[in-house]
Amino acid sequence: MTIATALVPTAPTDPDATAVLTEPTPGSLPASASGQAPASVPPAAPHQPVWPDPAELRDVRARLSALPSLVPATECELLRDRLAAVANGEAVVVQGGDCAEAFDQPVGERVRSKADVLDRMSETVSAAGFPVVRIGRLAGQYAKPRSSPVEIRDGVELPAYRGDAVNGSLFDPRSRTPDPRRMLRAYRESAGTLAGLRERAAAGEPGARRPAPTRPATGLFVSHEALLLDYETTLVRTDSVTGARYAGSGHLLWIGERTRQPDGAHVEFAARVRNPVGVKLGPGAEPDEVLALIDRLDPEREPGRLVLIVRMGAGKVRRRLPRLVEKVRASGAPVVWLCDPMHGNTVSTSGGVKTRRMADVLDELTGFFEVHREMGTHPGGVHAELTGDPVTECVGGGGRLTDEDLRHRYESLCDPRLNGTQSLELAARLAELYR
Ligand SMILES: O=C[C@H](O)[C@H](O)COP(=O)(O)O
Ligand SMILES: C=C(OP(=O)(O)O)C(=O)O
Ligand SMILES: [Mn+2]
Repeated sequence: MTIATALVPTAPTDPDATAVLTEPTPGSLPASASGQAPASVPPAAPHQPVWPDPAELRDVRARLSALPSLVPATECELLRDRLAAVANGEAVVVQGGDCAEAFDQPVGERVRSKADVLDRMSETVSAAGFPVVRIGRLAGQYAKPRSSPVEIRDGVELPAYRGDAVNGSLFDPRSRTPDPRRMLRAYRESAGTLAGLRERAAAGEPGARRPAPTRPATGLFVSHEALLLDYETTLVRTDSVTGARYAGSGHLLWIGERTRQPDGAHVEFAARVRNPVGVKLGPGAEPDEVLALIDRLDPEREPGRLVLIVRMGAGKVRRRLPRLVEKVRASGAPVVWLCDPMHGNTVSTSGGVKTRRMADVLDELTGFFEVHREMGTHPGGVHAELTGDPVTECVGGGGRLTDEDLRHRYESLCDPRLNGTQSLELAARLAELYR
């Protein structure tokens, strides 16, 4: 498929564009007393902020609509090609990065702390004989679904932190009030990260100076959760030659466990763009639901389009995954199966700190492989929350971090990440499983 490099803003009058999100937009729904959009106003997309000022939201959306796509369509197509190889069992994915990226982290640091460890993990895995597709949770991972819309500290209740594109992590009323201008900053920060990645790729890899058919100019592909629909829908662009529509905010977008309703607004959004898309599947996912998602998101059954990211927990994956794999295999859908060994293994310490135990992480990965080996399907790789920095957020592993250590360097704005050592251990286990 030939794709022009020019992506043009999707005209606001494009009926297709407005069909994704008809007015009022989810974020501009009137707030109820609880701060949540009232259930009676359809179509309510779940996990959207209630922006206090609809006029400001409109202004921000108009500004975002006029900005260029952050990623070229050619690279989205390249990623589809690479993922098609994964779907065919000829390559594997290493995807990782922060649970929630921080605006304040300097570009150089965010690039180094993620790209270096993803490179090292990929080298480890490729030694097992598979080409590796590297994908960062990077350059746009700025919106978070939360278990509770509010957070209470010492009797004080404030809106929960929903990612830097929505509000601030600082526990104070001003910071926690959703501010749509943060979406413009999310765009700029993502553009900065992408520029940093391109610079790193050009400087570090002689190959990157030649036409490199297997890599984007950024060296690795970027991805994030397509959660914040006011941001995502305004960055959809139409390819001037093919007329195809692409999400301009990242190469691959995924839909989270909490927003993957087959008839919901997030799936509707993803169904209308050509980027490769992922869907998280928790332990409650039913086979028919997964088939419905495949019908919505990959009706043409194109290898490289759809990635299913399984996050069931070490204790459940061996029991809950086989029936999904069996049904999907029987349907003939050429999906990529990835293992997210983090989100089903979150636990609280006795001191109330969110963590994950390395033993559970490795066990879920192993269980994921056992199921695929049993079914004769290809375990397509891993999706993890991680950083190369020596943080102390997850426990166990070779460094033998304990609950006690969590107070030393716990920097995540949301979920606990593997540190550099733990990430390489995960890669080593992955390589071992592929051998
Ligand atoms: O990253 C995933 C979710 O946003 C996160 O696990 C929610 O965390 P919470 O349960 O603290 O809200
Ligand atoms: C929100 C996330 O995960 P899930 O949707 O699987 O809970 C995430 O990946 O940060
Ligand atoms: Mn997370």
